[in-house]
Amino acid sequence: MKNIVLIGMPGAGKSTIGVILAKVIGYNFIDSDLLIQEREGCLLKDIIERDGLNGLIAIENKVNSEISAQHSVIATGGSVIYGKEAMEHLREIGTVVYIKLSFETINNRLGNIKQRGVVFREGQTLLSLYQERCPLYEQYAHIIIDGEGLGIEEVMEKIRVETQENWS
Ligand SMILES: Nc1ncnc2c1ncn2[C@@H]1O[C@H](COP(=O)(O)OP(=O)(O)O)[C@@H](O)[C@H]1O
Ligand SMILES: O=C(O)C1=C[C@@H](OP(=O)(O)O)[C@@H](O)[C@H](O)C1
Ligand SMILES: [Mg+2]
Repeated sequence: MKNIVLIGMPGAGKSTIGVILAKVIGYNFIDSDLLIQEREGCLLKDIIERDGLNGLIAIENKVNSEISAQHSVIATGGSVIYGKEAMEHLREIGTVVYIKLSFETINNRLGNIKQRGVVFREGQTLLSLYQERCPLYEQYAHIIIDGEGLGIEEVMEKIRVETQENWS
């Protein structure tokens, strides 16, 4: 057990920080997005084209629900919080950490959103997506880390310290 599960908006740094954190604490690293791409044999954006947004959410829910891991940092995709089964499972197998950032920071970080295949509905803006998701990230998090104004190493260290305090 003792996994660390990172959640948050796209661009929050889940994948970047997750792999560094795993190295520092001697854990394995899993990126849910890569599991999905491997399982489906195509890119996330191609899954959206093929199956639509709800299709991607369903696949994401299933893949995350089936993760079996120990001593791993798991970087999820930003839309994982739409999958109830996935979130219940992830909360059972690990400590769920929400990397929280302001809308302004997320907006600045996200360059080409379409290339990443973010789960956007017709007419939705990044702001409305942010407002819709923040309560869900908060609802599912065991720990909320405020990453505002912090560099990659600083956020990583905050997660390391707070998860260890949580376990002791
Ligand atoms: N604390 C940070 N400060 C500045 N840039 C960051 C920070 N964390 C991540 N980034 C950058 O933001 C971008 C998105 O990071 P990524 O790990 O892909 O986010 P996510 O997996 O949450 O979508 C990358 O270019 C990454 O280098
Ligand atoms: O937030 C989203 O809608 C998504 C974020 C992506 O992952 P990152 O959060 O790692 O960018 C990926 O899971 C998928 O394309 C959908
Ligand atoms: Mg990522």
